[in-house]
Amino acid sequence: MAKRSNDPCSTGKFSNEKQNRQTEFSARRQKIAQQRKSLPIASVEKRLIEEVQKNDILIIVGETGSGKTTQIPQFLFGAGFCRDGKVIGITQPRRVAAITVAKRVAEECGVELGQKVGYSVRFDDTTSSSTRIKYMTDGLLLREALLDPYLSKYSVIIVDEAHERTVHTDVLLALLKNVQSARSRSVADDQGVNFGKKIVNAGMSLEKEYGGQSSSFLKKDNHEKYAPLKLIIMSASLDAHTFSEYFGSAKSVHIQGRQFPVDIFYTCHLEEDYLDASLITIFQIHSKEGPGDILVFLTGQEEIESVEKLINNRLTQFPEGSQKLQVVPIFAALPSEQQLQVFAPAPSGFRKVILATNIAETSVTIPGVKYVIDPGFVKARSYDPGKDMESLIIVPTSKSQALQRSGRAGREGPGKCFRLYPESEFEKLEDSTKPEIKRCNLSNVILQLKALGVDDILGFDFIEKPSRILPFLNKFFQVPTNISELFSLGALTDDCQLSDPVGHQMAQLPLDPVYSKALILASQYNCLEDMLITVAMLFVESIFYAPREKQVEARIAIKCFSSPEGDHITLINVYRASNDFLEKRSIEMGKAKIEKAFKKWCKDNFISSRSLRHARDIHRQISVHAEQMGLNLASCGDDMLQYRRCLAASFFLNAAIKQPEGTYRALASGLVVQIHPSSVLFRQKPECIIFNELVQTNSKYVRNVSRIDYLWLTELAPQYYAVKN
Ligand SMILES: Nc1ncnc2c1ncn2[C@@H]1O[C@H](COP(=O)(O)OP(=O)(O)OP(=O)(O)O)[C@@H](O)[C@H]1O
Repeated sequence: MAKRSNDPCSTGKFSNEKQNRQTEFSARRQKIAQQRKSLPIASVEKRLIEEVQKNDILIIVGETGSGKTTQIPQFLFGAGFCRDGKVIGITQPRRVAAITVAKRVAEECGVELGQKVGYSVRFDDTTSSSTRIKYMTDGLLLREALLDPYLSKYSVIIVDEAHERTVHTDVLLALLKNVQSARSRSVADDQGVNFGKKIVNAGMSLEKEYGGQSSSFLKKDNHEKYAPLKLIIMSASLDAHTFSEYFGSAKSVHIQGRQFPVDIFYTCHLEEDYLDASLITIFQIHSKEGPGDILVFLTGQEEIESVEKLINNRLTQFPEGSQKLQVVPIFAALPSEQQLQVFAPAPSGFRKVILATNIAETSVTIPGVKYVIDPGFVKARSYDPGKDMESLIIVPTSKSQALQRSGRAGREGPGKCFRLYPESEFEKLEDSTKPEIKRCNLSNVILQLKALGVDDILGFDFIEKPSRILPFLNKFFQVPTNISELFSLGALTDDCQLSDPVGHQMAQLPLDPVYSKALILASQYNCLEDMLITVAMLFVESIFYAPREKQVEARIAIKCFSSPEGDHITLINVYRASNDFLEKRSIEMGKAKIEKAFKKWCKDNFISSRSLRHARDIHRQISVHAEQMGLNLASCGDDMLQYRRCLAASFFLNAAIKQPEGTYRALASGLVVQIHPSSVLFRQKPECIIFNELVQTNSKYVRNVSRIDYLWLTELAPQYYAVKN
């Protein structure tokens, strides 16, 4: 009896709490059901299903917030498209969208994430054998195609936000077109996917994947596997005509209406400093407008962090309580769990200001956002094939991006969007963003296509031929010995096939080819642990953080980690020191305290705790991959000679030799470059270096630089330098 009365489960307090929770839960479910019913798309459910049933390819265009991403998969599920265990796949250009939309749809369906509804993004898969509605990144579906060329588990694939025209989306569209016709044909006449050769995944051939049979096994057996595939191409601001033509005059349907209006405001004049204008607008909204969170679109981590600081500085100048603003950043180089913090509600009485890059531009709904501030710029990839130089440049957004951004307001009620440029400027913007495939280095795409078994890349059915594919392919075919990156890295054989095992292994790693190759080599050089750290640290924007007013202190602090051999070992030193710190503290304190202490340690050492956390996260993820591939996870410890030789063997394409006047000549491109002032080798100027990044400001600078012996180049990369000499 005594035990019973002490049992919290039997107390009135507990049952009240439980009851309250249940009431809250059913109120939320009712609200969600109501919201779903009032979406513009709800009234056309039946028609949409009929169109999908009638057409193998359907193009759906609808306003932002009309309900395409969250509702259409649920409609299709209800209409029986997941019968026989089939899956509806929905691709998104960005992982944050795939994750948050999947969570929302799981909630709408009243199921646990990973059951009926799940998501799968690079290194994070919540799906299970019961998942029927699967959100994922377009890159992930491409990787799935390596293992299952017919994408046989899918009955419908929806390519969402196709207007973004990322490289992955463009490659995926061509691939899906091919898979769809192969699946239809396979039912009729037993033909296979028309890619050319047998498809092999990183040393693990399909024979293995499909139980000892070759891919031709797919052609003959089990027709159910190739039941026709439905394709839906979807966007708010899509050039439906281009897509329809590409898919042989495919049917397109337009969903009219949006749930809530968004008022658009323009400035009277062009703003000279859009960061300053953003800051003023944030405080204007905060003081003059009603409740609602603010979403500000900036171009990158640096801008976001500087605006974050400016807001916080300003808040400290005002009396406590009158300026209740909570600032939360979101950008790609932020660890996943920190990115997701923008979706949590602000503390009671606070207004949230979300400082975001374009990763919050499409598909996502950030609850509470009512105001959007759009300065009208974005950081975009740009590639100069002549100089083989890829850079990120800040450019004006397109009209369609501006519409997407304004669409982030008005998702839960009427909203407002403040464009920080005059209306006349809006009219001058390009209608849509130039496809990424026309402005990026194509080595990665070619590697992926090769891995998918595409022999004829020139003849590959891209929606728009990459304008630069010709120079790329000319490099391959006219001078196949040593110029192209993929040949030089040994990923392709002389007859343009993926090499075995290196090319296949490289295609399996979700990294740029040069970094994949570095990991594979490091496995042979017994320094993979160290190279994994290097690749993870190079992935994030900047590890060291030196405020303008504390440059001297920062330089002294950074010196503790500096290696005379260069930035790569310096980065490893930082990483190892953070390991030591965390290991020691985890014995002494709990999780929350460690986090606080870690932040302080970073601050004291002028390290960006965000970047370091992100690097640690990436390190964990790629280590899993390396382990699964059976690479040799050894560390060279303190003997860094082997590691530096591995750096030279990996990044030989980025080697440079000192010139008499102190500049460097990059050996591959012939460009004259200088060591960036942020490098630990800025003053030392060694004879021969390798670098990882070329940055163009007023001069050409190289960053992430290490000293090497130039004799290593001919010894370790004879395929390149022996011929060159
Ligand atoms: N995580 C969420 N929290 C609250 N409401 C949400 C959430 N996700 C979606 N919604 C609601 O569902 C509506 C439809 O969202 P959905 O993403 O399906 O629209 P969409 O037509 O695909 O828009 P977009 O083209 O902008 O992605 C939103 O406007 C919002 O009201």
